[in-house]
Amino acid sequence: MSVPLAAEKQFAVAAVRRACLLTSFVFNKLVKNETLVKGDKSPVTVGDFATQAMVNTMLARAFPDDPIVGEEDASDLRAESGTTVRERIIELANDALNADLELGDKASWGIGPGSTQTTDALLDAIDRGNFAGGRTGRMWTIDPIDGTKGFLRGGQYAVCLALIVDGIVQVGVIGCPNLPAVWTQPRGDVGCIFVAVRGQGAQQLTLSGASPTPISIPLSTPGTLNFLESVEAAHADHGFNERVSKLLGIICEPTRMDSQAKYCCLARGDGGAYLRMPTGVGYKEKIWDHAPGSLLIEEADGIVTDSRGQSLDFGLGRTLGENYGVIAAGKDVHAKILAAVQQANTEIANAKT
Ligand SMILES: Nc1ncnc2c1ncn2[C@@H]1O[C@H](COP(=O)(O)O)[C@@H](O)[C@H]1OP(=O)(O)O
Ligand SMILES: [Mg+2]
Ligand SMILES: [Mg+2]
Ligand SMILES: [Mg+2]
Repeated sequence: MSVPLAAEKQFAVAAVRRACLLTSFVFNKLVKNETLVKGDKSPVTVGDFATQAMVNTMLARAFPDDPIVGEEDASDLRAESGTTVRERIIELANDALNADLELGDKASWGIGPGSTQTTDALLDAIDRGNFAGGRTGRMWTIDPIDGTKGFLRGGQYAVCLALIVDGIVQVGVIGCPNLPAVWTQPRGDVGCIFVAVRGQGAQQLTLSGASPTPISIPLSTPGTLNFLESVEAAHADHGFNERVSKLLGIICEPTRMDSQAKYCCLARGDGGAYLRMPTGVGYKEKIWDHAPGSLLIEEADGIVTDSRGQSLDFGLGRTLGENYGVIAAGKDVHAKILAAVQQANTEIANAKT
């Protein structure tokens, strides 16, 4: 009997692996005018666009009927003012599509040497990511560079790809080119890929997609429990986490890190919980920022909910809807953290009245 979703898993690892080579290459070559500022003031680089163009091109070949919910869109690149960055993006995406990697990419997905695309085809590939999402059917979601601010500062970032079926995440792959294979050995091998398939567990792979190793969240003790949190104070409420830490008697300092690398670290036992509470600016979390990470945690024996204790809903469209925050933790401590979050929320509400 064939393993369910084996082709999707193999594809997602191949695509993320190729994407990580592209983003690492871009980081080493990035020049100042290759970063733009989007309408919401967030940065986007030629690396974000080129990666989405490349992965969506691969997706269109491998699973032509599957729609894609992608972070980026090509409208700014189509304008006359976008000519210089557009040309650079096309060059980078084509170089990545043509790269001669082993693992049988060419045979399986029709890419590799000789697969150069036109400018129009690559811009259209980026815009295949404009799907609105929703409750029914298959769809992929991609964040080509999650944690662009981390990427720009040479810190953590992640290439994120997930398959959602009828609102439920079934496959999640996250590539972390700057994450040490072993957290306590930062001078050892750097770069890893994380994979989860629903019902089939979670694994860490090397950046070349080899040596799959099962991972799971170990039991926590109050002495070892610490929070993983965003670097950016605008993305998650650091003060709230401090309050929750005090309520729980946590003594370790939080570990700050950009991107879904936080979910990856939690899944393999580096840190006991990831807490992401809204900063109150009305921001709605996007599905591509949580789909692969939340599945990874669930398959690593963890639990992911919002601050009301409800599962994240990936069937609402491009966002998770109203922002009630995210609590990801091992099975043994999730309920305790949720209770402390709710107590902190009550205290804050009472202080206002
Ligand atoms: N106000 C906000 N609240 C929560 N997340 C945000 C906010 N603004 C941007 N983000 C998103 O947070 C993610 C990074 O999270 P972290 O800080 O944990 O690394 C990015 O995908 C970023 O989106 P964007 O790509 O549009 O910048
Ligand atoms: Mg991004
Ligand atoms: Mg993101
Ligand atoms: Mg972004």
